[in-house]
Amino acid sequence: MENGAAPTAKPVIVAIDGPSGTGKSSTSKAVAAQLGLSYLDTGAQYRAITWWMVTNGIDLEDPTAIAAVAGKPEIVSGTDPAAPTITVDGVDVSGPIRTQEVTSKVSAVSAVPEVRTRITELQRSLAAAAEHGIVVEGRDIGTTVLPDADLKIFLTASPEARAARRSGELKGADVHATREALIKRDAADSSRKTSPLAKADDAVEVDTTELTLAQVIECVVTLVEEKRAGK
Ligand SMILES: Nc1ncnc2c1ncn2[C@@H]1O[C@H](COP(=O)(O)OP(=O)(O)O)[C@@H](O)[C@H]1O
Ligand SMILES: Nc1ccn([C@@H]2O[C@H](COP(=O)(O)OP(=O)(O)O)[C@@H](O)[C@H]2O)c(=O)n1
Repeated sequence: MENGAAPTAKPVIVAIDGPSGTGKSSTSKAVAAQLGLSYLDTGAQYRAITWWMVTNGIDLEDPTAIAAVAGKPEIVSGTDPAAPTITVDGVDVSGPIRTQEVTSKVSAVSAVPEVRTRITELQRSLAAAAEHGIVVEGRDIGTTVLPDADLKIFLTASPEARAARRSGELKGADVHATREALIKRDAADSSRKTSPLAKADDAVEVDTTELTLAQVIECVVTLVEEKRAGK
């Protein structure tokens, strides 16, 4: 190699999908940080468009009303895994998109095809722009958004483990109610017509129920390194 320059690795695209509370965000952020890749939380984008619809009084029972305004809000995601950001029309919405209200309404908004087309375009352009590659997490990344990803992971965990993790985050939340809400959202996300939550045929499934977060991160980092080494 000339001048001792480091070899330039081809950008690597990693898709991580799975239901809520399986560890997608924590794992993806850590893997991206460890490997010097960008990071995209696609759930945050669907939450952001939902927040905008709620704030603007759109009737979320009416898919036609949602479709009519799907192109209006400008959603911008910052892809640094150390400090991911999300804005809508220039407003930082990283806090407001995590409210109970947005969480309970996001599945209805994300089921609308016009919303998905819009957000999928954003996701593909962010992935294409990532200089060293990107870890993208969501529900349909391996199946629809980036079907040619270099590595696809599908994370799972028992509903009990997922509810315990989520209610640990939401201080004081009842585990039973959290479990019911998770199951309801997964069912809506898995049964919608357009681009449902699904494991791609070529995804590696990792059941995280009995694994620590550190073990899941190590497992995914190893899989990415093996891919890069052409194994
Ligand atoms: N393997 C694991 N064991 C224990 N807790 C975990 C594990 N993976 C993630 N968590 C925790 O569970 C919560 C939900 O994880 P998160 O990454 O947000 O899941 P998702 O993005 O799939 O909804 C977080 O508080 C996270 O720290
Ligand atoms: N690629 C994606 C990502 C999220 N979503 C939607 O966005 C919602 C919120 O995603 P999220 O990843 O923030 O959810 P949590 O698992 O973090 O609670 C999901 O319940 C889906 O309705 C989607 O439809 N497609």
